[in-house]
Amino acid sequence: GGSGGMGLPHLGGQGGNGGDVWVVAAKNMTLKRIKDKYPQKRFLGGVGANSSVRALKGERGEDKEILVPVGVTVTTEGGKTIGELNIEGERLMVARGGSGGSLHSAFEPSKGQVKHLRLDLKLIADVGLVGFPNAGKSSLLTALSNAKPEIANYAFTTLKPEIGKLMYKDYKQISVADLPGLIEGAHSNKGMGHKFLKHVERTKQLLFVVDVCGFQLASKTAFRSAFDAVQLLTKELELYKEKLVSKPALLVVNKMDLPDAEDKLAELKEQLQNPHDFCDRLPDDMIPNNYMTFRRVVPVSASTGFGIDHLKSCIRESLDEDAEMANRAFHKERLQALGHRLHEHL
Ligand SMILES: Nc1nc2c(ncn2[C@@H]2O[C@H](COP(=O)(O)OP(=O)(O)OP(=O)(O)O)[C@@H](O)[C@H]2O)c(=O)[nH]1
Ligand SMILES: [Mg+2]
Repeated sequence: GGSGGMGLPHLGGQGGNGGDVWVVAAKNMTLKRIKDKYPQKRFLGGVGANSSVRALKGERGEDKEILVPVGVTVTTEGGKTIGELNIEGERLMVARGGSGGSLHSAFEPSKGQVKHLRLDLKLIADVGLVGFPNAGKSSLLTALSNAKPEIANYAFTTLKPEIGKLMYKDYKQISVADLPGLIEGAHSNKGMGHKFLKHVERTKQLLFVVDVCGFQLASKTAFRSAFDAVQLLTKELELYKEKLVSKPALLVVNKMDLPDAEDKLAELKEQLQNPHDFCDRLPDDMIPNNYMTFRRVVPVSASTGFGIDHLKSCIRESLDEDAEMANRAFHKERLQALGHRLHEHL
């Protein structure tokens, strides 16, 4: 915590106030880095300084800053929101330093505030669309929701995340983020690179979107199949952060209105059964260590609307499934804690 203002012993007057504790949104911070950076875990408001007899004012204690990632919500232990930090450099005062000694306090300084805080990194959306440029992510979001993202027949139409809301008959809403197209080398910050992958981190689940006919990154590069697209996307996520690959995911196979789509879909499904046997067309360093497992493979056409309602239900089911699991885990923990306490009483 902030150190107390320097008092002037023997002289008197007003002691300086202790420093305050601030939470500050900073670039390049992650929740994980907070633990490394502040191993002490406790931040106290500074203690006020002693007073002195003459009307001299002690210096104010230095403020303390806890750096956190942009997008953090600060709450009390009880769950009351203290504030949100949404822009780099935004600051939130979380604990006041004590006030210095003065005539009113019989020259006794007071201690700084002690607060227990929770930091939660906000999700940008429940589901994030992941795919190469032109796979039809934005078209899909338009077909699924009320969002109106820009759609065009050129790569990198989408430059920043656009959130669409899926509405359900029982008023449940699910937010889906349309993200910029991923490219080979995104993990090393090519294209939209890290900016994009950072957003992927902040969704509960992933929706891989591939063009059933495959894709071509640029006119001079090889034409790749939908299966290759899945593996390359997986590899990019993996290279950025291994953990991303373990997020629950659905695979959307788009553009089912194109010729031969059914055959290509059948081929893709077969390849996904034994991915290892079909990775030989990929450069070695582009084969993922772990293959993505999809809860569902859903064929759709964003253009004609084919499969869109079904996809909407699949997304809902998948999220409900996780919510149910989290709920059960929470109750189990509560029951166990209760059991322990009972045990202590007996
Ligand atoms: N035939 C067909 N074309 C589609 C379908 N969905 C999208 N497209 C076309 O594919 C092109 C790319 O669509 P977008 O939705 O902009 O693709 P995106 O994945 O958002 O692309 P980026 O934002 O550049 O990453 C557009 O010309 C769409 O009209 C589909 O289901 N069938
Ligand atoms: Mg787009």
